[in-house]
Amino acid sequence: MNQGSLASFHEYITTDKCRTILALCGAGLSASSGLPTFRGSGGLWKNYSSMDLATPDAFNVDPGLVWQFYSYRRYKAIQAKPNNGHYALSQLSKVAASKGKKFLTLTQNVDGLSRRAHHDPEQLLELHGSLFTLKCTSFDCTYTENNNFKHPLTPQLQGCEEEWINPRKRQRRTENENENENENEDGKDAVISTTGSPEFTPVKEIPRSGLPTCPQCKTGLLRPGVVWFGESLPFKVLDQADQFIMSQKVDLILVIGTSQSVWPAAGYVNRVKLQGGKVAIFNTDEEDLEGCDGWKFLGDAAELLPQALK
Ligand SMILES: CC(C)NC(=O)[C@H](Cc1c[nH]c2ccccc12)NC(=O)[C@H](CCCC/N=C(/NCCC(=O)O)S[C@H]1O[C@H](COP(=O)(O)OP(=O)(O)OC[C@H]2O[C@@H](n3cnc4c(N)ncnc43)[C@H](O)[C@@H]2O)[C@@H](O)[C@H]1O)NC(=O)OCc1ccccc1
Repeated sequence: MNQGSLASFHEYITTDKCRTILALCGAGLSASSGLPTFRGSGGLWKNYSSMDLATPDAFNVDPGLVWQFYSYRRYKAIQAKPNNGHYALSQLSKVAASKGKKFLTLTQNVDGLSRRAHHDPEQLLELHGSLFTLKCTSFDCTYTENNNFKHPLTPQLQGCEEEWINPRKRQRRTENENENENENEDGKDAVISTTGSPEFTPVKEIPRSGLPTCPQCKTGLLRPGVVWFGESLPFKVLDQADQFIMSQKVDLILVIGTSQSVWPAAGYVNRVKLQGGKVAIFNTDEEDLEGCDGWKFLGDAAELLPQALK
C-alpha cells in the first residue's frame, strides 16, 4: 500500500473536515471470503451468465434453474465467513458516532457477510436485497421472510452445492473413464471431459412442486429476496440513501471492490463528487482505479481496509 497516499488519507479521515462518510461496496469486498465476483470467470455459473439468471424472465421461464443457481449461492454464502474488510467497515460503523462522524454503508452484495460482521444495521443498506430473504411471487400475497439460512430449502434442491463434478467422488464411481484432471479456479480438481471443457454437475429438472412454496398462501412460489435486473431497488432503501446524501454534504465516499457497472448503485459516486466530496477506491484491478482523482488503493480490500480505517 502506498504509504504516502495512506498518510494523506489518514490525515483527512481523522480530521473534522471529514464528518460524513459513505461506503459503496461490491463483490470484490467478499472475494477473499471465497465468493465469486460477477466479472471474469466468477460471473459464470455452470456456463450460465449470472446476469442472465438474475432476471424476472429467467425465473418465469425456468424457476427450477434459477432456484438451483440461488441455492448454490446461498450455500456458498453460508459456508463463507466475513473477512477483515467487512470487520473494518463494521468497526467504523460502531465508532463513527463517538468520533462525531456520520457513516453509511451501501452494499450491492446479497451475501449477508456485512451483517454477519456485526455491521451496525442502522448504518447498512443492502441495495440489492439478500439471498436469505424469501418473498412470495403471488400478486395478492405479501409474504416475506428474512434471515432464512436453511439449506437446502427443499429436498430437490439438495446437490446444488458443488458447481463441478468432484473427481474423487466420480473417480470412485467411474474408475474406467479416461478423463484427465485439471485444477479449476475453486482449487477443486475439475473433471475435464474428453471434450476438454470442465464438467458441471448437471442442472436438474425440478418440478414446481419441488421448489420453495409460500407457507402463507400455500400456492405461490417463493423467490429469493434479491433485486433482479430490470427491477427497481426497494423504495425504502432508495429513500434512506437519498436522505443520507441530501441531509448533509458527504465528505468522503469509499468505493470498495466494485466495477461500478450496475445502476443506480454506481451513480452514488458521482453524486458525492458533485457535492465536492472526495473519493477513495479500493480495488485489485488497475483499470477500475482509473479516472479516480482521489485516493487509489490497489490490492485486496480485506487487507487494505483494516490499514486505511484504523
Ligand atoms: C449491467 C448494467 C449495465 N445494467 C444495469 O445497471 C441495469 C439497467 C440499468 C438501469 N439504469 C441504467 C443506466 C445505464 C445503464 C444500464 C442501466 N440496472 C438494473 O436493472 C437495476 C437493478 C440492478 C440490480 C441487479 N441485481 C444485482 N444483484 C442482485 C441479484 C444477484 O446478485 O443475483 S446486481 C449484481 O451485479 C453487480 C456486480 O457488480 P460488482 O459488485 O461491482 O461486481 P463485479 O464482479 O462487477 O466487480 C468486482 C470488482 O471487484 C474487484 N475485486 C475483485 N477482487 C477484489 C478484492 N479482493 N479486493 C478488492 N477489489 C476486488 C474487481 O476488480 C472488480 O472491480 C452488483 O451490483 C451485484 O449486486 N434496476 C433498474 O434499473 O430498474 C429500473 C426500474 C426502475 C423503477 C421501476 C422499475 C424498474
